[in-house]
Parts: sequence; C-alpha cells; structure tokens
Amino acid sequence: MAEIIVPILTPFKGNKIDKEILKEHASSLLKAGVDRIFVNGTTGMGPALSREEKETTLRAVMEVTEKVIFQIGGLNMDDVKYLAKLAKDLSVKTVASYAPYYFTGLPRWLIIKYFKEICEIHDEVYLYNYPSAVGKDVDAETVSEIGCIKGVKDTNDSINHSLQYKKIPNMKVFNGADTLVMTAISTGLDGTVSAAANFVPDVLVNIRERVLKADIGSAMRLQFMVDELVSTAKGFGYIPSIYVLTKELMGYDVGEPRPVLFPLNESQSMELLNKTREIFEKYSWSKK
Ligand SMILES: O=C(O)C(=O)C[C@H](O)[C@H](O)COP(=O)(O)O
Repeated sequence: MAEIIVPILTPFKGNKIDKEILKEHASSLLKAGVDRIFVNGTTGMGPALSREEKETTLRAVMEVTEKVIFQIGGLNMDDVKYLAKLAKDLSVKTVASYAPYYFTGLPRWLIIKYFKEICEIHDEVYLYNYPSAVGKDVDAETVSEIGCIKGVKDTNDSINHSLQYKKIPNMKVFNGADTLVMTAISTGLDGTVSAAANFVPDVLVNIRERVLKADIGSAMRLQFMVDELVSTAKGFGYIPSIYVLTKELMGYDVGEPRPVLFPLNESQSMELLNKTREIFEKYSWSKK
C-alpha cells in the first residue's frame, strides 16, 4: 500500500526546539494513520538547523517511533558524515539528503561523489530531490549513476518526472507535492511525502482509502480541497501557516517556526483560519 510520509514540522519555543511537543506531534500523526516521519525536511526547517539540532530532533522522534527517515543534508561534509554515522549507530533505517544547494553549476561528478560518500557510511540512502529549492535536478539518470540510492523523494509538479525513477530496479519513489497526493498514490509510486500531513493527516488517509476503493471521484474532490487549503496557506507563507493550521486542526500547541521564517501575527492567523473554515464548509468536510 502506498505510504503517507509526513515531513514533520520542528516546534520551536523561544527559538529552541521543544522536544516534548515534537514527540506528541509525531505520536499523534502516527495514530492518525501516517506511516513514516521525515525528520529535518523542508517543513522541518532542515536547512535552518545546526548539526546538534538535527540530532536533537532525530533522538526525540526516535523515542516515539523507529518509522523515521532522517534528513542529513548540508553544506559541511563533515557534519553530513557525522549525521550519517549517528544514524547508523542509532539503527535509523533510512537517511535522506538533498543535493548541495546554493552553489550553482555543480558538475555531475561532484553530486555523485556527495551521495557516494554518504552511502559509504549508511546502507539505506534516499535522495530528496527538490530542484526548485536546491537549484539542480538530480534526475533518474544521475541516480542510476550514483548507484547506491535506495529511494527518492521527488518534490516536483511533474508526476512523470517522479515515475522515471521507478524505471530503476527496486527503487522506492515518493512525490513531495501536496497537490499530487492522490496521483502519487494512484499511479504506482510508493507514496507521498506531504507537508499537509502535519495538519490534515485524516484527509490524506481518506484520499488513500478512496483510491484503494477505486472511488476516484471522491478522492479527487478531497485532493481539490487539499489544494485549496495549501494554496491559501501559501498566500500567508506556507511553513509559518502550517504551525497555525496544525494547532487549530490537530488541537494542540506546536510552538512556532524559527525566524527567518517569522510566525504569523494574530490577524494573519485569524484570516488564515477563517479562510480555512470556509474551504472545509465548501467541501462539507468535518473531522471525524
Ligand atoms: O517539507 C518537506 O520536506 C517535503 O517533503 C514536502 C515538500 O518538499 C515541501 O512541502 C515543499 O513543497 P512545495 O511547497 O510544493 O515546494
């Protein structure tokens, strides 16, 4: 069955990671039907975390579950290798990394070397491919050349782009776009990695159930609702909005994002929540 993987938000209180909130949120999402927790992804503000903070989030989530993908990418290879070794020592099943970002024009050999060095330390490495953020597309041909990648999370609006990785034998492939949850589940990918799973895990689980029952029409309607929720949230700033939506919809405090991703102010939060309620009413959706 296609997996629903959540790139879990990182809860901050006073700019410090709140481990207890993170554990509660991870536990609550698993209870809601999420299959694995992706730690230190984009939604988790991975690039804004120090090496020590990436270790903190991992250890906290590992107290709740072993169903973890540990994102270790960064621009200091010593830190990346330290985190890969930590994952091995803690028996973390899967690590993931985006390609080196910000530095443009990196040649193919350098990208390949980056991932091969991680594979020398850990035996289950996923590529987190996010071309619009990283500035380079680590495509299926490059993944084949790297030779040791076991899975790909492809944040891409093109499902065809994600499907190309499936031509590599035994490759696990997930799509990371919130707008392609239903498509990822129904086109033979291995699942979705959806930031929206932080605040509407029940909806994503419902989409999967309806696809499995071949009730594509109603699955599509739920997908359109998710599209509107996400598009509305992006209007205020997606990641800061996720904290507001998660608190409201999951019913517990999840702290705040870390500046530079400044939290929404009171009036922005109210406006977002009012628009969100209107969308739920439009689709006659109510939490069970
Ligand atoms: O957060 C993560 O680590 C994810 O895997 C999910 C997506 O990569 C991000 O939500 C970015 O998606 P966009 O906002 O559509 O660019």
